[in-house]
This record gives sequence, C-alpha cells and structure tokens, in this order.
Amino acid sequence: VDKFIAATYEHAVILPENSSIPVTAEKALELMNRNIDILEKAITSAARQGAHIIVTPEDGIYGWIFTRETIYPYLEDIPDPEVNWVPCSDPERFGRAPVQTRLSCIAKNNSIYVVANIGDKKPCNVSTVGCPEDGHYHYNTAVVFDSDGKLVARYHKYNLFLGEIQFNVPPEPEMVTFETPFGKFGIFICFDILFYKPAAALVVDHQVDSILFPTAWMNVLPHLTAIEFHSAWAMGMGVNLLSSNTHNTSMRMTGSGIFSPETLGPYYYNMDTEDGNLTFSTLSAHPRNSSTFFTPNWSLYANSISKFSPGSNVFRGHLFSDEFTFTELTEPQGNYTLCQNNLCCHLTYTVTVKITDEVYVLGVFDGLHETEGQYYLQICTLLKCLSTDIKSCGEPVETASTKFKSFSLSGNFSTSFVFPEVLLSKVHLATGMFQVLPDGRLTSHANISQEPLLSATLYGRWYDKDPAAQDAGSKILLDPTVYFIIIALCVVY
Ligand SMILES: NC(=O)CCCC[C@@H]1SC[C@@H]2NC(=O)N[C@@H]21
Repeated sequence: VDKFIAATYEHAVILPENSSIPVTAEKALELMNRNIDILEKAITSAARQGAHIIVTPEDGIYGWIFTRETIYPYLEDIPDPEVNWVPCSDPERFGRAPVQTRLSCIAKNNSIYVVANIGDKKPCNVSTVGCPEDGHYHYNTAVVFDSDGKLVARYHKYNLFLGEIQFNVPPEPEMVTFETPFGKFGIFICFDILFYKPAAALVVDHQVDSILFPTAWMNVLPHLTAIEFHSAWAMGMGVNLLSSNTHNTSMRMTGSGIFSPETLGPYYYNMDTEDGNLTFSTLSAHPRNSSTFFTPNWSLYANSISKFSPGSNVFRGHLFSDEFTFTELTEPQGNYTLCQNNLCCHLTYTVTVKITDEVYVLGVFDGLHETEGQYYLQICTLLKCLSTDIKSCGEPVETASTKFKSFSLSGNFSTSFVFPEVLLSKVHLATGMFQVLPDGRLTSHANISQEPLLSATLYGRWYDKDPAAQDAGSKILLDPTVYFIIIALCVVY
C-alpha cells in the first residue's frame, strides 16, 4: 500500500476532581470510562471516514498531576506484545485489564489501529536495587492495538517531563517499532521528541516511515509551540509525525496535526474554546521514497559565504531562559551575519512595509539549555520582539503586522539535526510559504508577503553535546570490560 489515511484526535480530557486524594479502582475506572466514551466516538467517526490508524493524546484517559499513590488505581499490567494478545477476546488472560480490553474492542469493532496512552504497573521485589519502596514500577505507556484488536506495541516513556513524579524511567530507552501494510511505525511520547533516544534514533537507526506521537504539550513561544516544533521535526527528520495533543487551554495545551516531510499539516490549534477535534490526512506510506525528498547539508551555504558582523548593534537577551545574541534589523532590507560560540547565522531579508512600532531581530544561540531538562541547542532565528523595547526580544509574542517580502536564513551548524520553523501571526504555520534548499538555506516563497511574520528559525539539536550523551561516553570509558578488550586486542596484535 502506497498511501494510508491517518487521524489524530485532540481530546479535552476530563480530569479527576482531586488527583492528590487516592480513589478506589472502581472510581478510577469510572473516570477513565468517561474519557474513553469520548475517544470511542472520535475513533468510530474516524474509522467511518476511512482512517486506518488513529492517535489519541498523552494523559488523555486520566489526566495529570498525581502522586505515586494516587496514580496507582489507574494502572494496569500491560504485557509485552510478544504474547500475542487480543484483550477483547481474552480479557482476563493477564489479570484485570478493563481499559486495555475496551481499547482493543474499539479497535477490533471499527477495524482501525488505535494508539492510546495509559499507565503500566510492574511488581518488583523491594529488596532489589532500584525497586521503589511501594513494590512496583509505574510507567507512562503508549499502546497500539491493531485492526483485529491485538496489542502490537507497548512503549514506556523514557524522557519524563518535570512533575511526572508518579512514574518511573525505564532502565534503557526502548526502541519500539512495528510493521503495518502501510509502512514501518515507531512510537514515543511528548518530551521524548527533544532527545536522540528514542526519537531521532527510531529514524536514524531503525528507518521508520511514520511516528505515532501522543503528547500533552504546553506551548512555549517563540520556538516550542506544538504545531511549530512538531511540523519542523517531521520535516527535519524526513518522516510522517502523527501528533495528538491534549486540549486544555489553561495549561496552554493545544496543537495536534498530521505532519509529513513536505506538508505542514493539516493541523488543529485552538486557544479560544475547549473543543476537541479530529484531524485527517492521506499520507505516503514511505515518505523518503518520494522523488522530492533530500537531506540538506545544513552548513553548506553558511560555510561558503564571507562573514561580516553587524558591529555595535549587538546585544544579549533571554529567550526561554537561554542567553541569545541579538541584532536589530534596522533597515527595510539587509544582510547580517551574527555569531555566538561556534555558530554563525546569516540572514538576508526584505520587508514589504516596515511597521514602525515593531522590532525584529536576528538571534543566535549555541549552548546548553538548562530549564526543564538539559539539552544542547544551536539556533538561528529571525523574530519579532514583544515590544519596541529591545529588552523584550525573545519573550513570547503572538501577533505581528510586519510582512516580509523575502528572507533567507542559514547557519554553520555542527549538527545534522536541524528543524526548520516558520510561524505567522496568531500562531499559524506558513504552509507552502517556505522551503529548505539542499545547501541548508531556509528561504521564503513569494507568498510569505501575504501574512505577517512572527518568526523563522533553524532549531538545531546537537545531541552529542547533551550531558546524558557525555555521561554515556564516560560510562563506557569507566567500564573495565572496555580496558580488558583493548588490552586483549593489543596482546593479540
Ligand atoms: N508531557 C510532556 O512531556 C510535556 C513536555 C513538553 C513541553 C515542551 S518541551 C519544553 C517546553 N516547556 C513547556 O512548558 N512546554 C515545552
């Protein structure tokens, strides 16, 4: 099969009344069933409209902000899919599993692959190192039931986000993939997307075609809005990304979509109402086989140009706690190069009509991001400042009036993992308004001048410089087996 229809459902999850007070298993199931009732309607509707697979959000069945004790009644033992289990036909095979049974029946009755996020519990012996005091591991888990209701994938979230104290990190990142008639799929959850394992590794080392991505993503402007970053990740990695976000405007959670290397959506972003939403798209089963697919050499153009700095007009400012180097775009058109550490960014631009009460800057950051997790970034960005006070550059801003006639942004990145983002006023994606050239330039199309620009960004992740990667490296160096192998090889040769 060359094509398939994918669906994602953004669900406004019904939350427990008070998730800091323990409830009985019956009460927990009651709440979960109320959410599954809504998911079932969405899944049934998606299947009737021809969808082959549907993704539902992280935390979409029981919500968030639990303790280990209060999450426990919501958890089920989820077996390894190797056991070949159709819970709908054999519900009691692995003990009490009402949620898995219901999800399996929904998949089977509607002949559709169903992706959901639930909690797994695994008993352990408290005297074993690592086993929690309460005698079980808790995992934030994504499950997939195929169109016969069989459990075909189980993934335990590795990169837990701040506050997920109810869950454990699995001992190693799990690389979960499965084959379907419409391509090879990989799966990971929310914050995982920012790290090499399992997210990038599923594409690089396991060659998946499509990613299933349940998320509960709080939007952060200017670079980490769900639709903006997730579409950029799909484009940068060259895969389909089926992203299903939880909908909760008070938590800034909205933004789901079906992204492919070539198309930014369809997507759903709605901060005005508490409505859920079904999104559909027909996708290529093997997106990298397309004749138009290529991997850019991200630093080719930037390395080829002669550099000149903007001189005195350079200042520092904070963007999501990172200290960027900025320079203001003072003229209606210009040509700038701006560097920080090893990264130099180059921008050429022309604006249609410069709005006098708006300030735009070119920004560069090459360093370790340390808020809500540690990850190394290399970023080149053209963005609108919140106000005309340059101290506001880097702060979140949702609207703009200035339209650009054209821009071209590039950088001499040290990483090949660069995600191209272009965001328009009122948090819209610039569908069909830009491209990435083989030499790494992010360039606008003529139609970019139709809508005011919020930001255009090359968001690079230098995974090898992450503290976790460095720890892994030093672990290998400290491992006595490594020394034994080196000495043995020296003796042999
Ligand atoms: N459920 C999760 O794992 C949520 C993590 C995603 C949050 C993204 S990544 C860092 C940014 N900080 C936020 O508040 N939202 C962004």
